[in-house]
Amino acid sequence: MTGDGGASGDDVGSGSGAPPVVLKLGGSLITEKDRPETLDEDALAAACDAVAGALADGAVERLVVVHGGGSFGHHHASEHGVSTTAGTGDADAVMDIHGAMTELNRAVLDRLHERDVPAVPVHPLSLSARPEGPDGALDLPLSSTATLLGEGFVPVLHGDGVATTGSGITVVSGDELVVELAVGLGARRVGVCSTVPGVLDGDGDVIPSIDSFEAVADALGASDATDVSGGMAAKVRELLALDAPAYVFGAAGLAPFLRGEDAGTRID
Ligand SMILES: Nc1ncnc2c1ncn2[C@@H]1O[C@H](COP(=O)(O)OP(=O)(O)OP(=O)(O)O)[C@@H](O)[C@H]1O
Ligand SMILES: C=C(C)CCOP(=O)(O)O
Repeated sequence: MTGDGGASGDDVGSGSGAPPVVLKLGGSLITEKDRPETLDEDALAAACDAVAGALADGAVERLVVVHGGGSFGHHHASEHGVSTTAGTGDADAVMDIHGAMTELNRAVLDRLHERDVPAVPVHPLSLSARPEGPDGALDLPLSSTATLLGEGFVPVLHGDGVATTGSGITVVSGDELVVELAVGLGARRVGVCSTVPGVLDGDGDVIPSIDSFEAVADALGASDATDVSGGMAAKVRELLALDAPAYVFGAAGLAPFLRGEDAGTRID
């Protein structure tokens, strides 16, 4: 399923060329989520192989990558009592959370560079804000990401801290960033690659497609591991807000998704 139309919203475009694909590499995929600051090297390498292959053979022309926090961001955020709604005014706490995320970002960039992917970092802490407080909308200026795309780079964003009026710094999840990017850049397709093969029903089977939160709410939970941003329930809620088709899939679904095929659970 390709070319299913872009998302609506304050579309800043992505320079000249095809609408981008937005891909999130879940923190639970690329790290060992139960062991603080530990990469899952094999899973990260396999994901980077799939990304490099899709760019090299032209299956994907323009790509924005977002990665989650896994055992880097969530561990530190949880220790400091910081979440998407609870903030901190302590600069040391911010540096613990942001520092761990930039370390993970560097590891992702390194693995992509080893495969000749022209990946460059975009750090949300330096760009974005929640001007109306923790319950308000996220402001994520996209001109740097759009321009990087237009210049042939693969921008790599990540869950991070975000300046939040009245609360200091709260957490912005990679899932929120995916939605902002997809809407603002007019994404063609959105993929969220995690450890599960899709969104699972009460029997543990993959739900092929979801078009309403209520229909699946009973099956949706938080994450199995330390997670300050809401796990699968928050993910589905965010992705339902998109016009572009979104897919939740596991490692085995990544290459098919990048080839333009259906993978895991389709959310639209
Ligand atoms: N119905 C469900 N189907 C699939 N996974 C579910 C469901 N309910 C809860 N989960 C949990 O959601 C997790 C995936 O969400 P999680 O936020 O941990 O993934 P991630 O995005 O890869 O990680 P991160 O938030 O670190 O980026 C699964 O590992 C599982 O524990
Ligand atoms: C915990 C931090 C800093 C990032 C959370 O991003 P997510 O793993 O995509 O939810």
